[in-house]
Amino acid sequence: MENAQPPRFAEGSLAHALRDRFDRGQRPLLVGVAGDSGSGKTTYTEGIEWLLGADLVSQISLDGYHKEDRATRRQSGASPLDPNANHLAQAAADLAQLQQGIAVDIPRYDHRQGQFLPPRRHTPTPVILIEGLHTLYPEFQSLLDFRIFVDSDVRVKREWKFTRDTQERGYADTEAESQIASRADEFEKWLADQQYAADVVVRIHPSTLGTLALDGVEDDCNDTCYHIEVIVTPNQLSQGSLYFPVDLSTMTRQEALPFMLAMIPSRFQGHGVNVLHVDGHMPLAALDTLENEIRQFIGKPAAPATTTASQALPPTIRFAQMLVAWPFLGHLATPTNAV
Ligand SMILES: Nc1ncnc2c1ncn2[C@@H]1O[C@H](COP(=O)(O)OP(=O)(O)OP(=O)(O)O)[C@@H](O)[C@H]1O
Ligand SMILES: O=C(CO)[C@H](O)[C@H](O)COP(=O)(O)O
Repeated sequence: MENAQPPRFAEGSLAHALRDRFDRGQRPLLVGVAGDSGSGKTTYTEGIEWLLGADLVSQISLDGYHKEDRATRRQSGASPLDPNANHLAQAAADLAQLQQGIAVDIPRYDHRQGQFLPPRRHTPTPVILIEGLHTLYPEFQSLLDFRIFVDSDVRVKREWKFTRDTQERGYADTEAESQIASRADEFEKWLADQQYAADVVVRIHPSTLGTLALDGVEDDCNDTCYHIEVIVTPNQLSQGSLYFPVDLSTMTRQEALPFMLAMIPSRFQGHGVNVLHVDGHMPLAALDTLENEIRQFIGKPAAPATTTASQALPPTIRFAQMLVAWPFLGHLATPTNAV
């Protein structure tokens, strides 16, 4: 007699419900993540992958749907930000197949070489994250269950994109500089409006904590910290508490590090939103508690004490990942929604 496999997720949990509905033939849930190149799309959605795990989540990049590779673009002068420089209709058709639970050959682009790779067969998982420059364009809207837009301040984007493109993508400094310059207007023209179709907008600015300091700034943390805004539409989910415990005694110690957490109810495009602001050095112990509370909500065991790739990230990024993942998990757990 075969050994019965233990259930992968706690009965009655969100992870169990996600796996179970998928195993019973329900369609995968598609999450769209849009934003400029180098804005942090991958970084800020990795929390969803880390929390739910590879058994529940897979990821697709729409960069494979560019019409031209890097060398061809250098000749033609076309920009990948131009929707017409991409096979968006083909991408929408492929995503529609995946949404039906059908495996699809997804075209791929290798940024290290600036060339296309052979397509790879993508077998649907319960949740599929789709990242790209145009993911929230109208052709994808009806396919998406949740939409995230990542919008980095030009100064932040410049620093991240320049470093990444020169160190990892083989660009010379001058070409990286000129691309960043020419893309500023293209972002406004072709990409920025997608934020108005998003369920969550993440904005990243240089740290603003220095502006709150009195006469002299001890540690304005400008080089290492970012001011992150997460704009979410409030939900009606009735759920248990999520704790983010902060030890007040650390705030009066000499070695105290600057940090700020605020929630500002606001209006965005004519509707009420909650805007969470995070800046500075997040207390690590509080972050660990928050992550484990979210994992418990999902129905996954507490994170192992060993350092995972995600846990090696700066605490503010980990905290932002949780703030991006949480509205999506809340959306899934709302009875009127998919799970
Ligand atoms: N909070 C952060 N602090 C420091 N570096 C960051 C942060 N967020 C992202 N980065 C860096 O910025 C670069 C771009 O981030 P990421 O790859 O997430 O962007 P992307 O929008 O997915 O880019 P692309 O679409 O061009 O692949 C990466 O090298 C990443 O390590
Ligand atoms: O906008 C981008 C998304 O990352 C890239 O510039 C685009 O995908 C082309 O890639 P590369 O610059 O590596 O040829």
